[in-house]
Amino acid sequence: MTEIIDGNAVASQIRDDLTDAIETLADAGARPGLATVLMGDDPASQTYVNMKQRDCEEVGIESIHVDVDGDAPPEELYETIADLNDDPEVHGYIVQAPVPDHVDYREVIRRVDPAKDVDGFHPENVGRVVAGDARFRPCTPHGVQKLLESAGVGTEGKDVTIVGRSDIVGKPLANLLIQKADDGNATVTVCHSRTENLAEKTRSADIVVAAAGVPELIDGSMIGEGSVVIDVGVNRVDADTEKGYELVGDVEFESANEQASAITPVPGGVGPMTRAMLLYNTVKAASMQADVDVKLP
Ligand SMILES: Nc1nc2c(c(=O)[nH]1)N[C@@H](CN(C=O)c1ccc(C(=O)N[C@@H](CCC(=O)O)C(=O)O)cc1)CN2
Repeated sequence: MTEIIDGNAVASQIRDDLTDAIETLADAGARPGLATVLMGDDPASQTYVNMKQRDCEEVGIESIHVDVDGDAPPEELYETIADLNDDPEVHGYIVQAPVPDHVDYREVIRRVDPAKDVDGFHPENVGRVVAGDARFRPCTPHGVQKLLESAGVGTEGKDVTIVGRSDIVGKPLANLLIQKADDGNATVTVCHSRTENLAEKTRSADIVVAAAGVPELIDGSMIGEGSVVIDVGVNRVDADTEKGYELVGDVEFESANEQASAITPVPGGVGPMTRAMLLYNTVKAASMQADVDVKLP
């Protein structure tokens, strides 16, 4: 029978496992603090930052939120970033993506203090991941690694096909999975919109990670029997529901489920893990800035 990998349960365990470290830091006068910055009014982004704030409250991390008008010039966002870089109570912060079209997200990220870059997007932190010396693993890729570990799925020597080459998921996950490490040592194929014979590359994989942002791109015919399927997609598609949409992954769940030995659902798979690993990075940032050793899960 196919195992459904429960991201909500694994994320909840990680939050529990972080509470000792948070108390230790608070006792040392360094209660971890996370800020979220949202420019514009993208509804999905609003949902995610609200959830991130709520997660902080649950575990005892201080949280602040800054809204920046979606029509404001980029300089207004840069000022917010400079303030957060200088604020000693903010150990980490994120600028929710996407930002409006007139703002260059790469320039935004370059302005974030790398020591507070709990998304792990700053070029210095990206370089450290590539070099095998990560300060902050980006949240979604790290969450995928934790989900595989929770399901007892090792990556050593496995063929992993990642569908999607984004800076947030595909590229950093590939870099993490090829590292000489217990949760790495995989042989990784990264597919994208120009890939030929995509189905061949997914079907031959031991582990398929779907992170293309295309609803139900991968169906059961593209999944090899017994493989593990991790669905990173969280797509809002119009539907006759109370909210006017439903959440759909990049994987067509029913048919993929018939083929896979283990699979993540949407919602309740990778999404909650992205948020849990953000808390993890915030605690790590506070521990490094306060120079207080803590045990991380
Ligand atoms: N600065 C960042 N921006 C974005 C990131 C990121 O890691 N850093 N990743 C994505 C969105 N994302 C994080 O912010 C994210 C996506 C999904 C979820 C989540 O909890 N999903 C739930 C369903 C939530 C819902 O009801 O809509 C689930 O899958 O169960 C959290 C965070 C892009 N931007």
